[in-house]
Amino acid sequence: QGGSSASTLAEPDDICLAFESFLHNDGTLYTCITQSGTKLYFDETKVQLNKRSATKGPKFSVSTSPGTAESMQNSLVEDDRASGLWLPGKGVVMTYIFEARTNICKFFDPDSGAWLVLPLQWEVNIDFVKCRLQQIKEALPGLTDDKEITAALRQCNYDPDEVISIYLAIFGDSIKKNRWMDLITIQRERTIENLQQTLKCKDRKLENLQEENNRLSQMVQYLNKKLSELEIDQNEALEKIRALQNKRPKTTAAVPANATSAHSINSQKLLNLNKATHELNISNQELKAAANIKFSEMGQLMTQLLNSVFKLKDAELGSTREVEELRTLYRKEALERKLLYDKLQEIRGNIRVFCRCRGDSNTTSSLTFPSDEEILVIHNGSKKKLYFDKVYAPDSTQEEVFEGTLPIITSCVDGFSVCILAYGQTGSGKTYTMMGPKDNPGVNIRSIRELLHLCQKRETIKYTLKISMLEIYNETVQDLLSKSNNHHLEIRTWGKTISIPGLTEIEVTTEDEIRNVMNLGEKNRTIASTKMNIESSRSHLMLILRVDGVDSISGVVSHGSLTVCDLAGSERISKTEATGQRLVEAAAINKSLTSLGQVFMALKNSALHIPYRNSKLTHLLQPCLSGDAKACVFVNISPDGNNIGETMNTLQFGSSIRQVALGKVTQHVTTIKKKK
Ligand SMILES: Nc1ncnc2c1ncn2[C@@H]1O[C@H](COP(=O)(O)OP(=O)(O)OP(=O)(O)O)[C@@H](O)[C@H]1O
Repeated sequence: QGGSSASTLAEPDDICLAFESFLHNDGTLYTCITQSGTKLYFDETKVQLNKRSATKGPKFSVSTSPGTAESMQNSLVEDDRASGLWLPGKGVVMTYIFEARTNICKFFDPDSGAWLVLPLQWEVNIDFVKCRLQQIKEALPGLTDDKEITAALRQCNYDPDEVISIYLAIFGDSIKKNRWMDLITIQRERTIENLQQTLKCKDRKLENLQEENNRLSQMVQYLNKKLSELEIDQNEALEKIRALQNKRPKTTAAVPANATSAHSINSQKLLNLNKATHELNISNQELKAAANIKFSEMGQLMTQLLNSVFKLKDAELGSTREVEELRTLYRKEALERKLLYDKLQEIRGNIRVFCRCRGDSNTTSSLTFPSDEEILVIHNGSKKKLYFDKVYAPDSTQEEVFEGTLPIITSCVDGFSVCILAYGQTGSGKTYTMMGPKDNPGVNIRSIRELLHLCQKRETIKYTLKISMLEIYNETVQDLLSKSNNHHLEIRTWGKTISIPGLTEIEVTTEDEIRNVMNLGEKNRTIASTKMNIESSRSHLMLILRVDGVDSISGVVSHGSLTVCDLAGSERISKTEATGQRLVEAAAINKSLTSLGQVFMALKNSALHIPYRNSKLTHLLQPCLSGDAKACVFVNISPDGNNIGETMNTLQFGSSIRQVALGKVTQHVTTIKKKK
């Protein structure tokens, strides 16, 4: 172990040849054998190696097991073929120039525990190779590529002389100089480059100097010119002085009078000029001062204007806020008004019943009117007092009668379903109360007029009015405004909504338009009645006015309706002794009016089922006689004593429905998103 000292070789069975050898720098050729993983090198010239055994001789022992690199280095320390080399990822590794057929440089890889061929680019850094490289490069300065020389060294078994001789054979003697030539050339080129740089700097300096020179020349020229001008001036001045001196009297004689005068004139002119200049200066200063004042005034005005603009903006903001507040207040107030009115109506009842007694001067009445709300009937010797919301005695005017309906007209405009009914026997004055003569119109025209007035008064709300007219005869519904021959209509129910598909609706805006529509309806009713040989009182007449409003401020949309119904005469069939067609008509009227009474009774008793569908009349009146509505019922009576029985029935009917409550009223309003 260590150095080149020999040690005992292992038994022949453990030995195998590794086919490796190396030439020591002392000239000894060593051969490698491997024994139990240990490589042994021995001098072949001194030891005769038997194939079956190994004999003693100088040798190196290199362990292949990992972690023994240090001991290996110790063993190779005297051998210039051994060296250390840093490899990326491996650190410092041991290298050794092995000799096989040709010498080859390998490195010991501790990871694998094997000797591996060293790459060319690393090999150039090995001392053994480096010194040979140096030797070759000194001999042949034209060679510069270390790797190329190392490759050649490998080929020449690391013999530098052989490498040199091969290079000389190939490239000739020029290779000895090239390098120097190159260096000289490079140096010369560098010198030329430096000189060129210096030359450029000099050129630049020269240019600057030339520029400066030009500038100075121009200056000199200018100065010369000025100088010559000055010389001319000087000459001229000298000339003038001389001339003046010549002109001056030689003796100190008195100054001539005219000369003094000329001098004084010039002085005067000069004084005037000075004065004018001074005045001009003053006025100029004044102007400047005035302009400055104006400027500052303008500045102040601008500031004031800006302040005004800001104030206006603030005011605008304030007014916008105020408008918003007013809108809110308006909405609140409108809501409160409606709620209060609603409450008042609830207190009064949804149905208000008025009694109107027709005037008749020819008959002695058994009716007396103790107060505005009472009527006293003397019948068969007995007195009966009946109460109503309002009793209109025969002398009541159309105007007074209408006044009772005013509140529900307001409700209609507010978006409620309201109706006005006229109930009573034939000839009791229903049509007179509802329609009235042209010169003294009844409730319908007056209520429509009032309705239009209210719509106009509410400037913020845009109302749309649509009118339709129909009659119910023998339980059939007929459109009185239809242009077609088939006027018969069906009633459709959808939940609480009642509709009459095909019913003609005409949009109206003025009273005249409404009157025209009503006249058309009346005309159609007459034609139909004539065709069917009936009297007008044998059918129920309905005028329906739909009032839709959109509040442009609050965005509230209301859907109100006013139904004015002139009912057919309520006399008993037995009394009329009707037969045939009249009997059928009377039966239909009887049925519908009985149904009306049943509906009122059911409402009064708060029955679960209200028999609206028992007749076309009650079916159509359902929206006006349910919780969603307000109603006014006129019970019309005749003062004629002959009709006292019928009058009593009518009064009892009216009196009984007075206590009917339709339920909590519902306003048909929705809110739409207000457009900004
Ligand atoms: N308050 C009144 N003042 C003056 N005249 C009246 C009054 N009420 C009704 N009349 C007159 O009595 C007559 C019958 O009245 P109206 O036609 O209005 O009764 P009606 O109840 O509508 O009858 P029908 O049921 O047959 O239609 C008419 O000539 C009408 O002018």
